[in-house]
Amino acid sequence: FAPSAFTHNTMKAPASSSSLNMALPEGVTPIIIGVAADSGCGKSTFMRRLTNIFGGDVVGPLGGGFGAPGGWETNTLVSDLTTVICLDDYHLNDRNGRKVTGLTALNPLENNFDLMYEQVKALKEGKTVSKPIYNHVNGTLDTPETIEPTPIIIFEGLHPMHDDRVRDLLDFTLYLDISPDVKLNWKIQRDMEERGHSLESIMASIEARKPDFDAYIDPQKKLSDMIIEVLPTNLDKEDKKTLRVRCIQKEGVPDFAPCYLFDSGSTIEWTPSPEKLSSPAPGIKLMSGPEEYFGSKCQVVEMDGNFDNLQELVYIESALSNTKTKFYGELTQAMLALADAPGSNNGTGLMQTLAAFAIRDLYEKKSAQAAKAKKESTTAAAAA
Ligand SMILES: Nc1ncnc2c1ncn2[C@@H]1O[C@H](COP(=O)(O)OP(=O)(O)OP(=O)(O)O)[C@@H](O)[C@H]1O
Ligand SMILES: O=C(CO)[C@H](O)[C@H](O)COP(=O)(O)O
Repeated sequence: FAPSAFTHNTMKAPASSSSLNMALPEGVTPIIIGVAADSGCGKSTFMRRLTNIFGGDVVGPLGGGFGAPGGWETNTLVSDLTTVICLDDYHLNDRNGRKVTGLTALNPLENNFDLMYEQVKALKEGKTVSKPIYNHVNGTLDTPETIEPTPIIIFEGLHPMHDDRVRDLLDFTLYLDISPDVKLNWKIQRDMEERGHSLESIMASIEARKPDFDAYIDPQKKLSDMIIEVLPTNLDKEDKKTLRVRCIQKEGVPDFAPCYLFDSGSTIEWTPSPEKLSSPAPGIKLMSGPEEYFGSKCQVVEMDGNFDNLQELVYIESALSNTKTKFYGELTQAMLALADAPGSNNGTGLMQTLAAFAIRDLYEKKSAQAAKAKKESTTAAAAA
């Protein structure tokens, strides 16, 4: 799991660039997924996990990224079935421009929703677009890159559900709801170790952004079809590292059936047998059941704690229903293939993998519906 393959780069995109991903197959309408979260909440990690599950061997930055022949700075991650587009690329101003306006990038006024809507709509119609690039290394808006539609297109970032026009184009929406304590741990881990920032600057950045986060980013979770909550563990109040992860799945979303433990409709708390699933202190506990989330009926699956041996996850998988896997053990196999990715020993990796299978299932259902409709219209035309 080579993070270096996905780090931000400094070269500029040529005006028209060849893309790594396959063109859209004839007659296939892309499904459009929205993933919302604040900075430092694990979106890129989630997208790498997701595209690796879909993407076969071809997973990487568009055009090969920095260092590849003709590679350039890009936030776009592609595989042979998916394109992941970072919504930071629709920032209206660059970093210096925001110093003039005094607004944070979380403020909708600093984002070009007209262009976002125009390009999401064009891609959903199977058209190619020339998308701007926001360069996180030097804070500039770089030469646009050519984006070709693929069967699955994921828009991840701060505001996928903010603009009604864009939201209406999304076939499925997710929100990564990371608790403040966990978000701070992750930002410290990344921004100090990987980006050399000071603790004071990280704390100041989170504080400065909080009013806009509360006003514009966080409210999107109420609009989402699936919310992955990442919280400190309930198993030991002194433990600040172990995570409790909840996958909140809305009922009634077209072509999406929530997954659950054991049987539908039950509320279950389960401490797996330590003989079958070894876990370090403070242990591990799962939960499943119906809940209400801001007035919507939902099904929740929760894992609190870590597991030691990823191979043993098949024991948990055997108790899950509606995972949308194609064979018993596929979920565990998908996580084993990314064993070095962050979250591979706790509920974050598990819930993100469940989300990936839900998206694949949605794509397959919508593709089958489109093929059936095309066949019926062809038959009707022939009969006329
Ligand atoms: N499930 C996880 N468990 C532990 N650490 C994680 C997890 N997911 C992400 N991280 C860590 O949190 C930090 C931020 O993750 P990532 O870069 O994926 O977030 P992001 O939302 O894409 O950030 P940004 O929007 O700022 O680019 C990284 O150091 C990453 O390794
Ligand atoms: O929220 C963010 C990423 O999701 C960034 O802060 C935003 O895109 C502005 O980038 P930078 O801080 O590098 O100028």
